[in-house]
Amino acid sequence: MVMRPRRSVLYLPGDNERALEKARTLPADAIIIDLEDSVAPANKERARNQAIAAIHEGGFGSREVILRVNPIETPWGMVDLHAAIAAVPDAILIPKVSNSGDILGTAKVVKAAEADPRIRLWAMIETPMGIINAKEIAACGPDPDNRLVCLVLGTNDLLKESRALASSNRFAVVPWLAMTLVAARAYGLDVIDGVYNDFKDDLGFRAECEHGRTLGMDGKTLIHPSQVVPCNEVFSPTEEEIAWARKIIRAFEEPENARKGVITVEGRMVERLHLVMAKRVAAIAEAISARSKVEEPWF
Ligand SMILES: CC(C)(COP(=O)(O)OP(=O)(O)OC[C@H]1O[C@@H](n2cnc3c(N)ncnc32)[C@H](O)[C@@H]1OP(=O)(O)O)[C@@H](O)C(=O)NCCC(=O)NCCSC(=O)C[C@H](O)C(=O)O
Ligand SMILES: [Mg+2]
Repeated sequence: MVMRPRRSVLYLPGDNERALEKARTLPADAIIIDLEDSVAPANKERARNQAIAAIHEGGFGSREVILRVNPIETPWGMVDLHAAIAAVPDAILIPKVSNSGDILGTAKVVKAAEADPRIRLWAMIETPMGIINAKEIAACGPDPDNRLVCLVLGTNDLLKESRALASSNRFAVVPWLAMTLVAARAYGLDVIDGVYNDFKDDLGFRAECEHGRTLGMDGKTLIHPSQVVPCNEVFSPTEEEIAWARKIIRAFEEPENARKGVITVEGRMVERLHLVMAKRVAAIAEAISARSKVEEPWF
């Protein structure tokens, strides 16, 4: 099983040259170069040109590089999309996806442009309609023509649109996170939690990472370099989890357990569904460790 860790996914504004440079040195699993809400209208064109130049230049190592375009219906959306297709990032992130038509429409443009087959689509779930339609959006995933592999929560926009209040226990946000998460999992997609705006509040940030991990998120979107390392820590399997996973794998490899559906490991009932979970933990731990040992010593 080959895993792609998506623990830390760092946004940076496409018109911020220094941030683009710095992103090449940060231990984030992925970066999202933003052309949408963090870029003022007057800077949209400059941001696009700068982002495209940075993708062509490369130097991002094993980090996934994602370009967030403006919504298609804006004056910049279609130009962004064609520029993204030509630049071949790992993925194009579509903001404010409200229904499956938003994915199918984008996939149609991507197909008509005969885009590089490596380009994937990611979708932002950040409107009330996006939450209501999370299932039909995620259902676009299994068709390879749609290229959809990941959903990203936009909790700032959701709070804005719903008029709910942000709170440390994320009382208002949890149902949206859970609905998006089950929709993503039902169709085999990854799902990434929203951002934590108060980037100087280390404790609050860590607590929110732990909250997201408990809900089942694959990782968290970030806005500042200081958030990358703690986020990687929280979303990595712990030594204890890895050791337990390996015990389960070894136990099922014993000849006497080959035909058993359920066994006991250290006094606990373990079924084959736990073996599937254990293999996933082991695979993600291996992917993280391979990254830190071989490819990029800063991970
Ligand atoms: C939030 C910031 C505006 C803060 O910027 P600043 O005050 O410049 O931060 P620092 O001085 O502490 O920065 C220290 C150094 O780190 C670099 N830096 C800062 N941010 C980033 C970054 N995101 N990526 C890479 N590098 C970064 C600075 O250049 C400094 O470098 P150095 O010169 O070496 O000291 C800023 O952090 C920022 O712009 N963050 C990203 C904002 C963004 O992209 N927002 C869009 C996504 S959020 C969203 O919309 C989610 C969703 O859609 C929703 O609805 O919820
Ligand atoms: Mg948003």
